[in-house]
Amino acid sequence: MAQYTRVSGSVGLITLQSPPVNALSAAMRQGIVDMMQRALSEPEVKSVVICGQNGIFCGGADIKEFGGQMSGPPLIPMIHAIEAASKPVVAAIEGIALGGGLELALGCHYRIAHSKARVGLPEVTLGLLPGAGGSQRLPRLIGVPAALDLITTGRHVTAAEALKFGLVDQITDHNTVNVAVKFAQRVADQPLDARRISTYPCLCPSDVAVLFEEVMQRVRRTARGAIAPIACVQAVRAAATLPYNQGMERERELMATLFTSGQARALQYFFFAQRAVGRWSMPSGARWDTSKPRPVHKAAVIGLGTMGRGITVALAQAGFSVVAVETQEKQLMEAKQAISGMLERGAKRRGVAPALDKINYGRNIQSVADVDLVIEAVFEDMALKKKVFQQLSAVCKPSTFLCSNTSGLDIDQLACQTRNPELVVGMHFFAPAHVMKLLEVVYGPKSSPLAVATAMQLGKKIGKVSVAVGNCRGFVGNRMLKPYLEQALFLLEEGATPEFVDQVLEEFGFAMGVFRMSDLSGLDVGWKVRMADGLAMPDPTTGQPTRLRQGRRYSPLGDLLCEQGRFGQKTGRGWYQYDKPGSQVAKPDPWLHSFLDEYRARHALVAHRIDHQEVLERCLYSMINEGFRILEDGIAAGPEDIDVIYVFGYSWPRHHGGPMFYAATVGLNKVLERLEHYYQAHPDVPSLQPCHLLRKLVASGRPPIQKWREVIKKVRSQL
Ligand SMILES: CC/C=C\CC(=O)SCCNC(=O)CCNC(=O)[C@H](O)C(C)(C)COP(=O)(O)OP(=O)(O)OC[C@H]1O[C@@H](n2cnc3c(N)ncnc32)[C@H](O)[C@@H]1OP(=O)(O)O
Repeated sequence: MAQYTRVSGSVGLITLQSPPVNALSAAMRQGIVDMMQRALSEPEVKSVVICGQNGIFCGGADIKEFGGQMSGPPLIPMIHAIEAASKPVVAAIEGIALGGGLELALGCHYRIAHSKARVGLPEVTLGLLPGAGGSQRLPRLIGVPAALDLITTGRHVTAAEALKFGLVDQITDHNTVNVAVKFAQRVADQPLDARRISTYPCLCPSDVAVLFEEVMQRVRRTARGAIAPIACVQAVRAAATLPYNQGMERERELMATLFTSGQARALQYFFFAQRAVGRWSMPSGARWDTSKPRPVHKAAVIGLGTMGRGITVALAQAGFSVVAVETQEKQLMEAKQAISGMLERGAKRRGVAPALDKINYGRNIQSVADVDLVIEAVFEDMALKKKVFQQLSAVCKPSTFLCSNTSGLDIDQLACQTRNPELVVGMHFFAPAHVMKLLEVVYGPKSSPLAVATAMQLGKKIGKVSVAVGNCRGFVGNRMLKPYLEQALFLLEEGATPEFVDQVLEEFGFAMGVFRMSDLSGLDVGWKVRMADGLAMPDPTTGQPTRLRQGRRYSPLGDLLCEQGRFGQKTGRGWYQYDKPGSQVAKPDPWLHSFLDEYRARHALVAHRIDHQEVLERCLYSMINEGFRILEDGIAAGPEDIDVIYVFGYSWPRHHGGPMFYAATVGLNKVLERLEHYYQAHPDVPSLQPCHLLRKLVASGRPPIQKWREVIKKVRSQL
């Protein structure tokens, strides 16, 4: 775990050895304690260097240990002992020094970093704070404002930025360990008192109280109910206002609350869930580790509307050559201008040259003949998409992967239009496509593991979190959104207002409630889909909107708004009113309230008092129930896939872990019982009927989420 060698005669070199990231597990901590004692006890050793093997200093505490009983030497006394050592200790930082890894380095007397290293205190992203002295040492070393920034955001900084802050003493392009060993020899006899960060005064700006107030307000606004960022501010405030020992005591108290919190459990689950989705599998048995992707050098995007533009930018920014096709001259010119603007703004932000020369624009589909992969992003219309796939199949080389950015249409029907249906997959991006992290890679019954592996790898290369999912209407994300939206409309019919429903969902942690989100996305999008499905039509006998479709309850409220030209923000009216079209400030609309009253009267609906609990349970549990159906159907391989899709694609609050993790937290028996209750009250709403897998999980004794896959396997094998 920690290896000790003596180098250059007088330097004790402690190497952290625990792949993949040299995390500070119990065994590692024990190793460091033992090796430090050895280095301090050897009279020939005058100074010590701590480094990590394989070019990685340390990824912090071992997150896997957090759920269980902690054993081994605790981190805080270990770091104190290093700081108190009578011989200089130098941290040689290569790769990363994160969380407890950076806190360990802060306990050392000097820090030398490789120029490509990154450092940070990302504990907040795991629902924690830097609880091994980091919240007290960092502000003492780099000042309160910079420490607040790093600790409340958890962002990683480059070695150059760390040097500017004074977080590291030196950076090097050479072998960091060699440089650190030479440095350690040079400082061997120097006094250490001025190198112990815990003894530094915490230098604060004169308006420190104002600063804390401002930061606290910002953090509360952006935390969406997460408690760790607030505790991080409180811990740094303790560093600024209390002596070190008292500050450490405050850090300990705050950490104790966070450590056992449900939010920390959710965020730590989510950390591993993000990694689990990379290990995809298909019902055929094809897997990430047995399916090799084919390299993509040149890609094409067909259709340069909002989605096509974003996808083009994402590809070009990642260094791919892109052929961008739009058949209409005017739209092509507009798209070209918009894409260039997006690339220029992005490049300015990142301090790089814009990738304008990566894109070739064209109006003719023939221009994609030599590309390795095409992403079709034309209007969401099956007939149009089929035509494009037929053309692509005729034009492209036989090995070209043909992908569709459809948000829910049948991938198989598109694959059937081509010569090589095994090379067809869905690549469902989320708007704005160059910003949003999520990509659903959709495999149809004919898609080959090669095509899935290639799309997954492409997603990774353009910085997306890619999740492989099966082919069904709406795939995972939009399929689960349907019952959620449906419940929100039913709640309006029964007496709620859009403001109340949104308020409840925003208090839960969504960035936007369902109605504000619909206004932003545009109500006409769903309306067109419902019309194509024959849903948004009046009853042929009465000419009135009908509230029942094929025996199921249906709310025509959204259709009625669209008939009035209320498409949301873009028309200045939707579920809310806006000062002008395009404005983003949603205001309650008295017209909408009267409209709802009249609607209820027309349909003899008696408004009843709907409380917070009912909104949350009906919207979230119906969505979760659909999630269980998706697992049962094999559309998602595991609950982690669904949770990652919801956090990255639908602004589900990460500190609740994702809808499936949330269900486990609430208790599957409670979710089942409440669904049964609501289904009894609304027997014409099938999405409220608890699904078989949920019942099975409850009957199996509610296993932890990590064990669900075993039950899912059994349920699927019985189908
Ligand atoms: C008293 C409490 C004191 C301190 C608190 C802490 O220190 S909390 C931990 C703080 N550290 C972090 O948050 C770092 C988390 N890790 C990362 O951000 C990335 O993993 C990292 C280190 C930047 C590497 O990224 P990369 O993309 O190269 O690899 P990947 O993320 O896929 O990770 C590789 C495998 O390592 C596992 N892993 C990473 N960090 C930890 C960790 N701290 N503890 C346990 N395991 C860790 C990760 O799960 C991957 O495993 P795999 O089985 O391959 O999925």
